[in-house]
Amino acid sequence: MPSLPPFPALPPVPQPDPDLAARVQHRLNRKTKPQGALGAIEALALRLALIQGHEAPRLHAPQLLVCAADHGLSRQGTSAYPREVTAQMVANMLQGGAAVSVLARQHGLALTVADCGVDAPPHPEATPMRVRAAGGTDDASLVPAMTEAEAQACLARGMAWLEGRPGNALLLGEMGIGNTASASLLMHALTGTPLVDCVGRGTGLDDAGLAHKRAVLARAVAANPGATAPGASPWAVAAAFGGFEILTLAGAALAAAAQRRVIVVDGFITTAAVALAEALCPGVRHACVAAHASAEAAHRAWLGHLGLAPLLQLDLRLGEGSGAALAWPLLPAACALLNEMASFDSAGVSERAA
Ligand SMILES: Cc1cc2ncn([C@H]3O[C@H](COP(=O)(O)O)[C@@H](O)[C@H]3O)c2cc1C
Ligand SMILES: O=C(O)c1cccnc1
Repeated sequence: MPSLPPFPALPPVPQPDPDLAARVQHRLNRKTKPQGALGAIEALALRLALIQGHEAPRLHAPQLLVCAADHGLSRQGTSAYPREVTAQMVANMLQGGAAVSVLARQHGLALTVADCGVDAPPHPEATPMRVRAAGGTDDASLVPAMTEAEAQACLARGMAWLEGRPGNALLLGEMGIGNTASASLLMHALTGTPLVDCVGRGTGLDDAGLAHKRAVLARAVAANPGATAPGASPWAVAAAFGGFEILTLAGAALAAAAQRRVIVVDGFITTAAVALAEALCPGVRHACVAAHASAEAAHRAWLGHLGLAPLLQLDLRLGEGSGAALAWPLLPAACALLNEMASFDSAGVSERAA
């Protein structure tokens, strides 16, 4: 294996400013509407202001990063679909025919499809971000998915990718057959939730398929005892249960949080990426907006662990960043409402009867 560059220092992540929160909440309360009547959109506007550290948040040039990679675990039949779909969907995304391609076009999101370890010859139009020349991760039911040096290299590539990118919003997406299995293992290791409760049907396993997936993942936990030991380092967890695409997204999320960019989390797998980034750099979660609660069984609980409330509930279970793209228009809407709505004073509207 070629030697990998040293890992850059983890950047400091800003924490929300309580004085700013109080000022923005007061402004929201003075808008011409019954108090709280814009519901979750008010909480979203407040969150965006806190992320940007500014009373009047504005969004521009949103970037949608779809990271793709293959998983050794998928050789154990943890997915309803075959492994080669990863590479085929990368091609489909680049041709403009995937759900995420359609939604990115519709909402003006700059789409990058990155090859972080797809088990096929590189697609000429995919952004090359592999840490291994060929193949996906190793089979985590037998050995760690990758080395800690590889895990660090993925993070570093994700961080470097964001450097110098325009805009102040990052939407996360992924493609990788078998990656719900990897995300379930990460959830178990990072939250301590019993493994069975972390595992769902992914692309649509039937009951027998789900039971098999649980058995394979129990073997993965047994094969990587260091990753679930008390006080295990996030790097050990990342290397054991991996996902080159998940770790690259974690790096991009970490850099985004440090740069006060908004992170739009998609489904279960991108939640794994931000959870790992949070484990490495506490505070990343404050830069996140959860687009939706996926139909993948454990997703809502994991968002709860991170203190994130999903904006939408549409029974999506696609990934790719499709849910992030669908939720995106709510973010500029929340900014516009905070910035442009009149107040009771400025519009001369009578207030609530005492
Ligand atoms: C055609 C197709 C397109 C997809 N786009 C996203 N995924 C989603 O399904 C995969 C995760 O589910 P599992 O762990 O069960 O394999 C990931 O690739 C995810 O992005 C797709 C899956 C398929 C089959
Ligand atoms: O929630 C997700 O992101 C998800 C769920 C099932 C399959 N692929 C992705």
